[in-house]
Amino acid sequence: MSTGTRIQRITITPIAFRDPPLLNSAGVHEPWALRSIIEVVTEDGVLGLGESYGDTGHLARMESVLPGLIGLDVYALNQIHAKVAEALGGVAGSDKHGLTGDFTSGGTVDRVFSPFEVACLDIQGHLLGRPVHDLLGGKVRDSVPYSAYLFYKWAGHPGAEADEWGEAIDPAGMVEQTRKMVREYGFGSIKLKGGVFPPEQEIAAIQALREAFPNHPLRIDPNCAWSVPTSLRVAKELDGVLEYLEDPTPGINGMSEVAKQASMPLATNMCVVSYDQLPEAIAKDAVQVILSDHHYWGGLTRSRHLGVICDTFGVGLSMHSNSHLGISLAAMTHLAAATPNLSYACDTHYPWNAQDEVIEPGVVSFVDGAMAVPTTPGLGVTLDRDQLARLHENYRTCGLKVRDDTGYMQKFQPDYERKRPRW
Ligand SMILES: O=C([O-])C(=O)C[C@H](O)[C@@H](O)C(=O)[O-]
Ligand SMILES: [Mg+2]
Repeated sequence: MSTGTRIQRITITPIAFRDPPLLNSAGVHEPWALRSIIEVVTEDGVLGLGESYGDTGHLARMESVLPGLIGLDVYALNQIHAKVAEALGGVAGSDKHGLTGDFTSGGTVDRVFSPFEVACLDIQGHLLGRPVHDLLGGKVRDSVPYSAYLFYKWAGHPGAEADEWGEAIDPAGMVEQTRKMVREYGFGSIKLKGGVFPPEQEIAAIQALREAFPNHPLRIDPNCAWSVPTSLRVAKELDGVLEYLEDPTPGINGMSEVAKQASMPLATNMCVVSYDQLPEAIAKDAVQVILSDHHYWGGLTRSRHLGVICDTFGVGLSMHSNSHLGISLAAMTHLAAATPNLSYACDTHYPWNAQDEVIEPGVVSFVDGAMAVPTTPGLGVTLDRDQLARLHENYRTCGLKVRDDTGYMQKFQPDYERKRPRW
């Protein structure tokens, strides 16, 4: 084996990019979203890229595994995973917002391993002259459909001017937001981030969307804001309207109770977010669609395995997204292209953050709501170093180190409490 394929250097650069005041069941997005860009360089000087979360705890966990990764071969993904697990020593991480469920120790390993794996696959692709999807079994589609990801939102951050999206706090505002997103990106499916207003108002928003967009599949995701009885009431009212209902209520047992009576499939990126949660969820038929996300399912190769597990047990597969930039979007697109049973349009926050892209233009574009699968070697993206420096400077000066949607909401509504369920 050529020694030139061993890892010589890894750099983790925390960044911050602008984020609108998007509302969710935890509070409201702060003016800056935190993220990190991972660069892995081999002894032969080949560069691979990854993108991950930017909270302090996650950054520290990623930094803590670096010494064990230097000198490993970029093809030795199993060894890299084992080294990450060894360095983390069974710790289970956490985050403040809880929007992607509780971390297990296995899930923590997968979250830390993920960006290094993506960067190693990027390098492998460059070395072999093949796109990453070829390393995942080959693409089964040439473009990957994404869904419009709607948020209730304020017109602008308090004290700042309104942003280009304006306010959306009622059904009319939501329809207007959707029209803009569908006009600009061509999305053919729609997801509403709910859990913000009482369920009746969110049911009315879905009904207004159904009327305005009669042919678009619809989903709503209240991030566990509803009790089991409330979830069942909403499910009944939206019978025949939703393609799936995402995380109406907390926990595998609660979801299982709702699933027994709801007419539509239940989806999750909260109660099943790591492999050790799959057996119980499948045994209890708690979820019918799992939202994969390579950032916490252990990178692209392991997420492909998740696809096979879902296929085996007859569980549907969709894809989740947090605030992200183009390296993640490219990785998501390669994965989705090489996952035959990914049969729903994937989530993406991209329209909310596209203005602060960290890669050079040309790769990311949406035609009819879908992104063309990159065909050049590796992920097919090139880092814009000037932009990376700007986004890192944002990180240094923005004053945020941890995503805290609840704390930010409390600045404006001091009596705000995060409750799951709330209704
Ligand atoms: O599908 C989801 O639950 C998410 O995308 C979680 C996210 O963190 C989203 O709710 C957000 O950013 O507000
Ligand atoms: Mg969700």
